[in-house]
Amino acid sequence: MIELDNVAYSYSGDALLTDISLQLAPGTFHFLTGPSGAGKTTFLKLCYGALKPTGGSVHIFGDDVTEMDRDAVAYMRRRVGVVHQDCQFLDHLSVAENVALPLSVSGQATPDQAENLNELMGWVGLQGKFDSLPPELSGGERQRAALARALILSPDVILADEPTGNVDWEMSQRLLRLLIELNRMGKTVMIATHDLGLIRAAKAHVQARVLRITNRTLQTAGADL
Ligand SMILES: Nc1ncnc2c1ncn2[C@@H]1O[C@H](COP(=O)(O)OP(=O)(O)OP(=O)(O)O)[C@@H](O)[C@H]1O
Repeated sequence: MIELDNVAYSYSGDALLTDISLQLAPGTFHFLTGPSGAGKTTFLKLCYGALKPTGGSVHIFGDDVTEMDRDAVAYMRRRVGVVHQDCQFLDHLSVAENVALPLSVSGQATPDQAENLNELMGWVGLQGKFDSLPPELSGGERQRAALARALILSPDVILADEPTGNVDWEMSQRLLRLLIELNRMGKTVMIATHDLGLIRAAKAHVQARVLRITNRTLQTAGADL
């Protein structure tokens, strides 16, 4: 689905990531960890084509990201749902409008989507927050709304950047359960997180590969994690 071959990335000449090769196969579950500033967000951006590699190649659903035209990028983005670290809501729109935004942006808004939106809002436990504004949500509610927005176009892959940042343990477990459920539905999931407790908790329920960015490259973390 997503394939990185010998990828390097630098923002301004200094290498941040080097020698990264990885295949994200359908239905797999990955964690991505590493110290703050190691390049986890950068890595995720490379996986959904928001950044182009400065070395090596990235293929998403078989297409080389450096050769995709605008239509190919738009199609690819519909199949990859991203939960951003800072949620990135439009504060003047309601929670439901924010969650539904990718539908209108992608030109896929249809009357029967309202039913899907209802179902999705219920699934993440936000059925009572349809008309709330984002600043009125708690941290956990924001994270669940961000997850719902990433899912509204039924992507095949979900890339989640610190989806449990700023929430308590119980809420992080609830979010984790949602992501595990999505994986059981066949979706490929990658979660970037600092939270080693979350990774340990997940391993009891899902076969997850744990990757760590160390010394600018990607390594498989030991079983002791
Ligand atoms: N647009 C940018 N321009 C220049 N440098 C950047 C840019 N974005 C990120 N960086 C730098 O790249 C490095 C890696 O950032 P990144 O956000 O990928 O790390 P991270 O592992 O996700 O960090 P954290 O865990 O703190 O979120 C940091 O030193 C950051 O300052």
